[in-house]
Amino acid sequence: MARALVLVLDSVGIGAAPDAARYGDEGADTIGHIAEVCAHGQADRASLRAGPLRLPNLVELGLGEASRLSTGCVPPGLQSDTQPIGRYGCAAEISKGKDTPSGHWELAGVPVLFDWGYFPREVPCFAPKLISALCQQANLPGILGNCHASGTEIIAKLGEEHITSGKPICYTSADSVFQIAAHEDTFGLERLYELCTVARRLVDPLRIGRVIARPFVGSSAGDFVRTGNRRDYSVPPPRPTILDRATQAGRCVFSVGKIGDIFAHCGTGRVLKANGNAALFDRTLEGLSALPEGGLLFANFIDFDSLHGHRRDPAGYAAALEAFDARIPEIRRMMREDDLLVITADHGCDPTWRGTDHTREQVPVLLFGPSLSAGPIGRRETFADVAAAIDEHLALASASASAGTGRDMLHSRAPAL
Ligand SMILES: O=P(O)(O)O[C@H]1O[C@H](CO)[C@@H](O)[C@H]1O
Ligand SMILES: [Mn+2]
Ligand SMILES: [Mn+2]
Repeated sequence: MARALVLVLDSVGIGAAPDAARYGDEGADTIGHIAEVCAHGQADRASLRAGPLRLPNLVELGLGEASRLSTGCVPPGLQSDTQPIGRYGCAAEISKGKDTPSGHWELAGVPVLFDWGYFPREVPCFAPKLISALCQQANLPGILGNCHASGTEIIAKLGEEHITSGKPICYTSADSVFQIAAHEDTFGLERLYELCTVARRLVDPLRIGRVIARPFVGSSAGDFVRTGNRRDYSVPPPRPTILDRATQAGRCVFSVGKIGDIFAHCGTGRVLKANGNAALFDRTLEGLSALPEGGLLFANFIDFDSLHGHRRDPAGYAAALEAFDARIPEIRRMMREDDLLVITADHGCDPTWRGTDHTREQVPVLLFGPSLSAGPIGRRETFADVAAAIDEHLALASASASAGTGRDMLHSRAPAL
Protein backbone atom coordinates (compact mmCIF):
# COMPACT_ATOMS: atom_id res chain seq x y z
CA MET A 1 0.00 0.00 0.00
CA ALA A 2 1.01 3.62 -0.43
CA ARG A 3 -0.04 7.09 0.61
CA ALA A 4 -0.62 10.23 -1.48
CA LEU A 5 -0.19 13.85 -0.57
CA VAL A 6 -1.45 16.63 -2.86
CA LEU A 7 -0.37 20.18 -2.01
CA VAL A 8 -2.14 22.91 -3.99
CA LEU A 9 -0.22 26.17 -3.88
CA ASP A 10 -3.17 28.44 -4.55
CA SER A 11 -2.53 30.62 -7.63
CA VAL A 12 1.10 29.56 -8.20
CA GLY A 13 0.94 29.51 -12.01
CA ILE A 14 4.03 29.14 -14.22
CA GLY A 15 3.08 30.94 -17.42
CA ALA A 16 0.16 31.81 -19.66
CA ALA A 17 -2.06 28.93 -20.72
CA PRO A 18 -2.45 28.17 -24.45
CA ASP A 19 -5.93 29.78 -24.29
CA ALA A 20 -4.87 32.76 -22.13
CA ALA A 21 -5.72 35.31 -24.83
CA ARG A 22 -9.39 34.41 -24.43
CA TYR A 23 -9.13 35.63 -20.85
CA GLY A 24 -7.05 38.74 -21.59
CA ASP A 25 -4.11 37.03 -19.87
CA GLU A 26 -1.63 36.47 -22.71
CA GLY A 27 1.85 36.84 -21.20
CA ALA A 28 0.80 36.40 -17.57
CA ASP A 29 3.31 34.39 -15.54
CA THR A 30 2.96 34.35 -11.77
CA ILE A 31 6.27 32.66 -10.86
CA GLY A 32 8.20 34.11 -13.81
CA HIS A 33 7.22 37.69 -13.11
CA ILE A 34 7.81 37.41 -9.37
CA ALA A 35 11.28 36.03 -10.14
CA GLU A 36 11.97 38.94 -12.50
CA VAL A 37 10.86 41.54 -9.97
CA CYS A 38 13.11 39.88 -7.36
CA ALA A 39 16.07 39.69 -9.78
CA HIS A 40 15.76 43.43 -10.40
CA GLY A 41 15.98 44.11 -6.67
CA GLN A 42 12.40 45.36 -6.64
CA ALA A 43 11.11 42.86 -4.10
CA ASP A 44 13.38 43.80 -1.22
CA ARG A 45 11.44 44.52 1.93
CA ALA A 46 13.14 45.22 5.24
CA SER A 47 12.99 42.27 7.64
CA LEU A 48 10.97 40.25 5.10
CA ARG A 49 13.23 39.27 2.19
CA ALA A 50 15.77 40.58 -0.35
CA GLY A 51 17.49 39.67 -3.60
CA PRO A 52 16.75 37.04 -6.24
CA LEU A 53 13.96 34.54 -5.67
CA ARG A 54 15.42 31.50 -3.87
CA LEU A 55 13.40 28.29 -3.96
CA PRO A 56 16.07 25.56 -3.72
CA ASN A 57 13.75 22.77 -2.63
CA LEU A 58 11.07 23.42 -5.25
CA VAL A 59 13.82 23.74 -7.86
CA GLU A 60 15.25 20.38 -6.74
CA LEU A 61 11.79 18.89 -7.35
CA GLY A 62 11.74 20.43 -10.83
CA LEU A 63 10.00 23.82 -10.59
CA GLY A 64 12.52 25.64 -12.80
CA GLU A 65 12.35 22.97 -15.51
CA ALA A 66 8.55 22.87 -15.27
CA SER A 67 8.60 26.62 -15.97
CA ARG A 68 10.83 25.99 -18.96
CA LEU A 69 8.30 23.50 -20.31
CA SER A 70 5.59 26.13 -19.90
CA THR A 71 7.31 29.31 -21.16
CA GLY A 72 10.54 28.20 -22.83
CA CYS A 73 12.81 29.65 -20.16
CA VAL A 74 13.73 29.12 -16.53
CA PRO A 75 12.87 32.16 -14.37
CA PRO A 76 15.86 34.04 -12.90
CA GLY A 77 17.06 32.44 -9.68
CA LEU A 78 15.43 29.08 -10.44
CA GLN A 79 18.20 27.64 -12.64
CA SER A 80 20.08 24.59 -11.40
CA ASP A 81 23.23 22.70 -12.43
CA THR A 82 21.71 19.40 -11.39
CA GLN A 83 18.77 17.44 -12.74
CA PRO A 84 15.53 17.47 -10.74
CA ILE A 85 15.03 14.56 -8.37
CA GLY A 86 11.32 14.28 -9.17
CA ARG A 87 9.01 14.12 -12.17
CA TYR A 88 8.18 17.56 -13.43
CA GLY A 89 5.90 19.10 -16.00
CA CYS A 90 3.23 21.70 -16.52
CA ALA A 91 -0.50 21.32 -17.02
CA ALA A 92 -3.14 23.39 -18.79
CA GLU A 93 -6.75 23.67 -17.66
CA ILE A 94 -9.68 22.48 -19.75
CA SER A 95 -12.31 23.90 -17.39
CA LYS A 96 -13.72 27.17 -18.66
CA GLY A 97 -13.28 29.18 -15.46
CA LYS A 98 -9.95 30.26 -13.96
CA ASP A 99 -11.40 30.06 -10.47
CA THR A 100 -10.52 27.99 -7.41
CA PRO A 101 -13.31 25.36 -7.57
CA SER A 102 -12.77 24.77 -11.31
CA GLY A 103 -9.03 24.30 -10.79
CA HIS A 104 -9.37 22.04 -7.76
CA TRP A 105 -12.17 19.92 -9.20
CA GLU A 106 -10.17 19.40 -12.39
CA LEU A 107 -7.10 18.40 -10.35
CA ALA A 108 -9.43 15.94 -8.60
CA GLY A 109 -10.59 14.50 -11.93
CA VAL A 110 -13.74 16.56 -12.62
CA PRO A 111 -13.16 19.38 -15.13
CA VAL A 112 -15.89 22.01 -15.21
CA LEU A 113 -17.21 21.83 -18.75
CA PHE A 114 -20.39 23.82 -18.12
CA ASP A 115 -20.50 27.62 -17.84
CA TRP A 116 -20.64 29.18 -14.41
CA GLY A 117 -22.89 32.19 -13.97
CA TYR A 118 -21.10 35.54 -13.62
CA PHE A 119 -22.26 38.96 -12.49
CA PRO A 120 -21.77 41.73 -15.07
CA ARG A 121 -19.01 44.32 -14.65
CA GLU A 122 -21.61 47.06 -14.06
CA VAL A 123 -22.88 49.06 -11.13
CA PRO A 124 -25.12 47.73 -9.75
CA CYS A 125 -23.87 44.24 -10.64
CA PHE A 126 -26.67 42.36 -8.86
CA ALA A 127 -30.24 42.29 -10.19
CA PRO A 128 -32.70 44.31 -8.05
CA LYS A 129 -34.89 41.19 -7.71
CA LEU A 130 -32.02 39.21 -6.19
CA ILE A 131 -31.16 41.93 -3.69
CA SER A 132 -34.77 42.58 -2.65
CA ALA A 133 -35.27 38.84 -2.04
CA LEU A 134 -32.05 38.74 -0.02
CA CYS A 135 -33.04 41.76 2.08
CA GLN A 136 -36.52 40.40 2.68
CA GLN A 137 -35.49 36.84 3.54
CA ALA A 138 -32.52 37.84 5.72
CA ASN A 139 -34.24 40.88 7.25
CA LEU A 140 -31.69 43.44 6.06
CA PRO A 141 -32.10 47.23 5.76
CA GLY A 142 -30.33 47.05 2.37
CA ILE A 143 -26.84 46.27 1.08
CA LEU A 144 -23.67 48.22 0.27
CA GLY A 145 -21.24 47.61 -2.56
CA ASN A 146 -23.17 45.90 -5.35
CA CYS A 147 -20.13 46.02 -7.66
CA HIS A 148 -16.92 44.26 -8.71
CA ALA A 149 -14.27 44.97 -6.10
CA SER A 150 -11.13 43.93 -4.27
CA GLY A 151 -12.17 42.64 -0.86
CA THR A 152 -9.62 44.64 1.14
CA GLU A 153 -10.30 47.87 -0.75
CA ILE A 154 -14.06 47.63 -0.37
CA ILE A 155 -14.00 47.13 3.41
CA ALA A 156 -11.68 50.15 3.74
CA LYS A 157 -14.11 52.19 1.64
CA LEU A 158 -17.46 51.00 3.02
CA GLY A 159 -16.64 49.37 6.37
CA GLU A 160 -17.55 52.39 8.50
CA GLU A 161 -20.86 52.91 6.69
CA HIS A 162 -21.54 49.18 7.14
CA ILE A 163 -21.08 49.51 10.91
CA THR A 164 -23.41 52.48 11.23
CA SER A 165 -26.06 51.29 8.76
CA GLY A 166 -26.06 47.53 9.47
CA LYS A 167 -26.03 46.89 5.72
CA PRO A 168 -23.66 44.08 4.64
CA ILE A 169 -21.16 44.72 1.84
CA CYS A 170 -21.94 42.53 -1.17
CA TYR A 171 -19.49 42.34 -4.08
CA THR A 172 -18.16 40.07 -6.81
CA SER A 173 -15.12 39.61 -9.05
CA ALA A 174 -14.16 38.02 -12.39
CA ASP A 175 -14.93 34.69 -10.67
CA SER A 176 -18.35 33.18 -10.20
CA VAL A 177 -18.75 34.51 -6.67
CA PHE A 178 -21.22 36.38 -4.47
CA GLN A 179 -19.11 37.70 -1.58
CA ILE A 180 -20.48 39.21 1.63
CA ALA A 181 -18.25 41.22 3.96
CA ALA A 182 -19.55 42.06 7.43
CA HIS A 183 -18.07 43.06 10.78
CA GLU A 184 -17.66 40.13 13.15
CA ASP A 185 -18.78 42.09 16.23
CA THR A 186 -21.30 44.65 15.04
CA PHE A 187 -23.03 42.45 12.45
CA GLY A 188 -22.12 39.11 14.04
CA LEU A 189 -20.33 36.08 12.63
CA GLU A 190 -23.21 33.62 12.97
CA ARG A 191 -25.57 36.13 11.38
CA LEU A 192 -23.17 36.51 8.47
CA TYR A 193 -23.07 32.73 8.01
CA GLU A 194 -26.89 32.56 8.08
CA LEU A 195 -27.05 35.37 5.53
CA CYS A 196 -24.68 33.41 3.28
CA THR A 197 -26.95 30.36 3.51
CA VAL A 198 -29.88 32.47 2.32
CA ALA A 199 -27.75 33.95 -0.47
CA ARG A 200 -26.55 30.46 -1.49
CA ARG A 201 -30.14 29.37 -2.07
CA LEU A 202 -30.95 32.51 -4.05
CA VAL A 203 -27.95 32.31 -6.40
CA ASP A 204 -28.27 28.55 -7.06
CA PRO A 205 -30.47 29.09 -10.14
CA LEU A 206 -27.85 31.56 -11.46
CA ARG A 207 -25.15 28.81 -11.39
CA ILE A 208 -22.93 30.89 -9.11
CA GLY A 209 -19.98 28.77 -7.96
CA ARG A 210 -19.54 30.20 -4.48
CA VAL A 211 -21.05 32.46 -1.86
CA ILE A 212 -18.22 33.60 0.41
CA ALA A 213 -18.51 34.98 3.96
CA ARG A 214 -15.82 37.63 4.46
CA PRO A 215 -15.85 38.62 8.14
CA PHE A 216 -13.61 41.43 9.31
CA VAL A 217 -12.73 43.28 12.53
CA GLY A 218 -11.39 46.74 13.41
CA SER A 219 -12.87 50.13 14.15
CA SER A 220 -12.05 52.39 11.21
CA ALA A 221 -10.99 52.40 7.57
CA GLY A 222 -7.32 52.40 8.58
CA ASP A 223 -7.42 49.23 10.65
CA PHE A 224 -10.13 46.96 9.23
CA VAL A 225 -8.69 43.49 8.73
CA ARG A 226 -10.28 40.27 7.49
CA THR A 227 -10.22 37.31 9.87
CA GLY A 228 -9.61 33.61 9.39
CA ASN A 229 -13.34 32.92 9.76
CA ARG A 230 -13.91 33.17 6.04
CA ARG A 231 -16.30 30.47 4.85
CA ASP A 232 -17.00 29.37 1.27
CA TYR A 233 -20.39 27.93 0.28
CA SER A 234 -19.69 25.96 -2.89
CA VAL A 235 -21.99 23.91 -5.03
CA PRO A 236 -20.98 20.23 -5.01
CA PRO A 237 -18.85 18.90 -7.89
CA PRO A 238 -21.07 17.43 -10.65
CA ARG A 239 -19.40 14.01 -10.57
CA PRO A 240 -17.41 11.96 -8.05
CA THR A 241 -13.88 13.26 -7.52
CA ILE A 242 -10.74 11.49 -6.40
CA LEU A 243 -11.80 12.38 -2.84
CA ASP A 244 -15.13 10.59 -3.30
CA ARG A 245 -13.39 7.58 -4.82
CA ALA A 246 -10.91 7.36 -1.94
CA THR A 247 -13.72 7.70 0.62
CA GLN A 248 -15.87 5.11 -1.13
CA ALA A 249 -12.92 2.72 -1.17
CA GLY A 250 -12.77 3.04 2.62
CA ARG A 251 -9.52 5.02 2.60
CA CYS A 252 -8.62 7.65 5.12
CA VAL A 253 -8.95 11.17 3.66
CA PHE A 254 -7.56 14.35 5.26
CA SER A 255 -8.47 17.76 3.86
CA VAL A 256 -6.26 20.64 4.93
CA GLY A 257 -7.46 24.27 4.82
CA LYS A 258 -10.08 25.29 2.29
CA ILE A 259 -10.36 21.84 0.67
CA GLY A 260 -13.49 20.93 2.66
CA ASP A 261 -15.31 24.09 1.53
CA ILE A 262 -14.07 23.89 -2.08
CA PHE A 263 -15.52 20.40 -2.52
CA ALA A 264 -18.73 21.27 -0.62
CA HIS A 265 -17.65 18.66 1.97
CA CYS A 266 -18.11 15.79 -0.50
CA GLY A 267 -15.64 13.00 0.23
CA THR A 268 -13.37 15.38 2.13
CA GLY A 269 -13.04 13.17 5.21
CA ARG A 270 -11.43 14.75 8.23
CA VAL A 271 -10.98 18.49 7.79
CA LEU A 272 -7.86 20.09 9.30
CA LYS A 273 -8.40 23.86 9.28
CA ALA A 274 -5.95 26.63 10.04
CA ASN A 275 -5.39 30.29 9.34
CA GLY A 276 -2.30 31.14 7.30
CA ASN A 277 0.25 29.12 5.33
CA ALA A 278 2.51 28.38 8.32
CA ALA A 279 -0.33 26.88 10.35
CA LEU A 280 -1.63 25.06 7.26
CA PHE A 281 1.82 23.53 6.86
CA ASP A 282 1.72 22.42 10.50
CA ARG A 283 -1.69 20.76 9.90
CA THR A 284 -0.28 19.06 6.80
CA LEU A 285 2.57 17.56 8.82
CA GLU A 286 0.14 16.46 11.55
CA GLY A 287 -2.08 14.89 8.92
CA LEU A 288 0.85 13.13 7.28
CA SER A 289 2.02 11.67 10.58
CA ALA A 290 -1.48 10.27 11.23
CA LEU A 291 -2.26 9.17 7.65
CA PRO A 292 -2.55 5.38 7.40
CA GLU A 293 -1.43 3.32 4.42
CA GLY A 294 -3.73 3.84 1.44
CA GLY A 295 -4.71 7.32 2.64
CA LEU A 296 -5.00 10.62 0.77
CA LEU A 297 -4.13 14.06 2.11
CA PHE A 298 -5.29 17.04 0.03
CA ALA A 299 -4.13 20.49 1.15
CA ASN A 300 -4.64 24.05 -0.06
CA PHE A 301 -2.24 26.89 0.75
CA ILE A 302 -4.35 29.99 0.30
CA ASP A 303 -2.06 32.87 1.33
CA PHE A 304 -0.25 32.99 -2.02
CA ASP A 305 -3.54 33.94 -3.66
CA SER A 306 -5.54 35.88 -1.12
CA LEU A 307 -2.77 37.78 0.69
CA HIS A 308 -0.39 38.39 -2.22
CA GLY A 309 -1.76 37.56 -5.69
CA HIS A 310 -5.04 39.46 -5.44
CA ARG A 311 -3.27 42.24 -3.55
CA ARG A 312 -0.70 42.53 -6.36
CA ASP A 313 2.15 42.24 -3.87
CA PRO A 314 5.17 40.56 -5.55
CA ALA A 315 7.51 40.99 -2.55
CA GLY A 316 5.01 39.40 -0.16
CA TYR A 317 4.33 36.64 -2.67
CA ALA A 318 8.06 35.94 -3.03
CA ALA A 319 8.47 35.79 0.75
CA ALA A 320 5.53 33.37 1.04
CA LEU A 321 7.06 31.12 -1.64
CA GLU A 322 10.42 31.17 0.11
CA ALA A 323 8.83 30.35 3.48
CA PHE A 324 6.94 27.42 1.95
CA ASP A 325 10.05 26.19 0.15
CA ALA A 326 12.11 26.24 3.33
CA ARG A 327 9.73 23.74 4.95
CA ILE A 328 9.66 21.14 2.17
CA PRO A 329 12.43 19.10 3.85
CA GLU A 330 10.08 18.64 6.84
CA ILE A 331 7.65 16.81 4.57
CA ARG A 332 10.34 14.82 2.82
CA ARG A 333 11.70 13.59 6.13
CA MET A 334 8.29 12.17 6.99
CA MET A 335 7.70 10.44 3.67
CA ARG A 336 7.80 6.66 3.46
CA GLU A 337 9.29 4.63 0.63
CA ASP A 338 5.98 4.21 -1.24
CA ASP A 339 4.56 7.71 -0.64
CA LEU A 340 3.77 10.11 -3.47
CA LEU A 341 3.98 13.89 -3.07
CA VAL A 342 2.28 16.10 -5.68
CA ILE A 343 2.90 19.85 -5.68
CA THR A 344 0.69 21.81 -8.04
CA ALA A 345 -1.64 24.82 -8.32
CA ASP A 346 -5.20 25.68 -9.34
CA HIS A 347 -4.73 28.79 -11.57
CA GLY A 348 -2.48 31.85 -11.69
CA CYS A 349 -2.72 35.23 -9.93
CA ASP A 350 0.19 37.19 -11.33
CA PRO A 351 0.95 40.00 -8.85
CA THR A 352 2.41 42.14 -11.65
CA TRP A 353 -0.73 41.87 -13.80
CA ARG A 354 -3.43 44.49 -14.36
CA GLY A 355 -6.50 44.44 -12.10
CA THR A 356 -6.79 42.16 -9.08
CA ASP A 357 -8.19 38.96 -10.58
CA HIS A 358 -6.76 35.50 -11.33
CA THR A 359 -4.73 34.88 -14.49
CA ARG A 360 -5.25 31.97 -16.90
CA GLU A 361 -2.03 30.02 -16.56
CA GLN A 362 -0.47 26.61 -16.73
CA VAL A 363 0.39 25.11 -13.37
CA PRO A 364 3.42 23.14 -12.20
CA VAL A 365 3.02 19.40 -11.69
CA LEU A 366 5.83 18.16 -9.47
CA LEU A 367 5.73 14.51 -8.43
CA PHE A 368 8.13 13.15 -5.89
CA GLY A 369 8.44 9.80 -4.14
CA PRO A 370 11.44 8.06 -2.63
CA SER A 371 10.90 5.15 -5.01
CA LEU A 372 9.71 7.15 -8.05
CA SER A 373 12.19 7.65 -10.88
CA ALA A 374 12.86 11.24 -11.94
CA GLY A 375 12.35 12.93 -15.30
CA PRO A 376 10.09 15.13 -17.41
CA ILE A 377 6.37 14.43 -17.83
CA GLY A 378 5.91 17.11 -20.47
CA ARG A 379 3.04 19.51 -21.03
CA ARG A 380 -0.13 17.91 -19.76
CA GLU A 381 -3.37 18.87 -21.48
CA THR A 382 -5.49 18.79 -18.34
CA PHE A 383 -5.05 19.21 -14.59
CA ALA A 384 -7.02 15.94 -14.35
CA ASP A 385 -3.81 14.03 -15.03
CA VAL A 386 -3.09 14.64 -11.35
CA ALA A 387 -6.22 12.67 -10.38
CA ALA A 388 -5.20 9.86 -12.74
CA ALA A 389 -1.80 9.64 -11.03
CA ILE A 390 -3.43 9.48 -7.60
CA ASP A 391 -5.93 6.89 -8.80
CA GLU A 392 -3.09 4.74 -9.97
CA HIS A 393 -0.80 5.32 -7.02
CA LEU A 394 -3.51 4.46 -4.50
CA ALA A 395 -4.93 1.70 -6.72
CA LEU A 396 -8.36 3.31 -6.48
CA ALA A 397 -9.74 2.79 -9.94
CA SER A 398 -8.68 1.91 -13.41
CA ALA A 399 -7.73 4.80 -15.68
CA SER A 400 -11.03 4.44 -17.52
CA ALA A 401 -12.96 4.87 -14.29
CA SER A 402 -11.05 8.09 -13.74
CA ALA A 403 -14.02 10.04 -15.04
CA GLY A 404 -12.72 9.62 -18.58
CA THR A 405 -10.15 12.36 -18.19
CA GLY A 406 -6.56 12.47 -17.14
CA ARG A 407 -3.74 10.28 -18.29
CA ASP A 408 -1.47 8.68 -15.81
CA MET A 409 1.92 10.28 -15.20
CA LEU A 410 3.51 7.61 -13.08
CA HIS A 411 4.25 4.97 -15.66
CA SER A 412 3.66 6.46 -19.09
CA ARG A 413 6.21 9.21 -19.22
CA ALA A 414 5.56 11.82 -21.86
CA PRO A 415 8.56 13.30 -23.64
CA ALA A 416 9.57 16.85 -22.74
CA LEU A 417 8.27 19.23 -25.40
O1 LIG B 1 -10.56 40.52 -3.29
P1 LIG B 1 -10.98 39.33 -2.50
O2 LIG B 1 -12.13 39.59 -1.57
O3 LIG B 1 -9.81 38.68 -1.76
O4 LIG B 1 -11.59 38.28 -3.53
C1 LIG B 1 -10.91 37.27 -4.19
O5 LIG B 1 -11.27 36.08 -3.53
C2 LIG B 1 -12.28 35.47 -4.27
C3 LIG B 1 -12.39 34.02 -3.93
O6 LIG B 1 -11.15 33.37 -3.95
C4 LIG B 1 -11.92 35.73 -5.70
O7 LIG B 1 -13.02 35.59 -6.53
C5 LIG B 1 -11.39 37.12 -5.62
O8 LIG B 1 -12.38 38.01 -5.90
MN1 LIG C 1 -7.44 29.48 -6.00
MN1 LIG D 1 -8.35 33.88 -5.58
